[in-house]
Amino acid sequence: MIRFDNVSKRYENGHEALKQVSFTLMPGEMCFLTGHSGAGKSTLLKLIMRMEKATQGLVMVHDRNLSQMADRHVPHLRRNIGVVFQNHQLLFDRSVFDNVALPLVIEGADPSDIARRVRAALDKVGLLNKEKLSPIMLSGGEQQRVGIARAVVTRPPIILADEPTGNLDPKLSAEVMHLFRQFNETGVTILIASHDLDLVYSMGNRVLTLKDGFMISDGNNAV
Ligand SMILES: Nc1ncnc2c1ncn2[C@@H]1O[C@H](COP(=O)(O)OP(=O)(O)OP(=O)(O)O)[C@@H](O)[C@H]1O
Repeated sequence: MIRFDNVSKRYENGHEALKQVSFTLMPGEMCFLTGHSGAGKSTLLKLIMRMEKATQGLVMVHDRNLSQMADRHVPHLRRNIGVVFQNHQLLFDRSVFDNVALPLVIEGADPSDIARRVRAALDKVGLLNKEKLSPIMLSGGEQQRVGIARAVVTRPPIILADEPTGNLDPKLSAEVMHLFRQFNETGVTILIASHDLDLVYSMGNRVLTLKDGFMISDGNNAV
């Protein structure tokens, strides 16, 4: 479960990026986060990963209060959260396989386990036949799917995505969203920040809307 209770975030320059935000995401829920550029979407995701700390209020992830979490527990929190970015942040001097394997290598997983789990993740995103290629040889949509495979390879119970379809055309964007839906159907909690309102509302999930740091709506209807 992810719970924000009256959360505000003020950056060191004084800018208040989130203002008294409250919501609860139940385990297994899929939800979108939308709002204008600068509304606070990335800040909200960063608070869930403890990349930033709330200035006020309570951020709870899996019953842990992130404001009180000691720094040494943060890596464990992050292992439970798969993250997908717009620009994939893939390593172009490594193969697709190696890119997806990276979180498992960092975790110190057994090599035979790594191979099995990387192939399972690549299979889920339909890229099993491209494991030896460099990501640079793949299309934008395929690169994004490598990024998703890397996010799910550790089987995290939570996936956060920040504008995961930002560089993709509408057809590829819909494909990526349906991939997230498939992961959600296996019980993964998913929160996707996107400013693509047509795509967001076409999915029929809950939508949280931020405006100037305030949460101005929480529901299934366009505002
Ligand atoms: N480290 C920081 N220090 C100061 N201000 C910041 C910092 N990070 C973000 N901001 C400001 O906080 C506000 C919210 O930023 P945030 O990145 O959360 O918005 P966003 O909704 O994700 O925007 P976009 O859709 O453009 O990515 C913006 O005004 C931004 O300039």
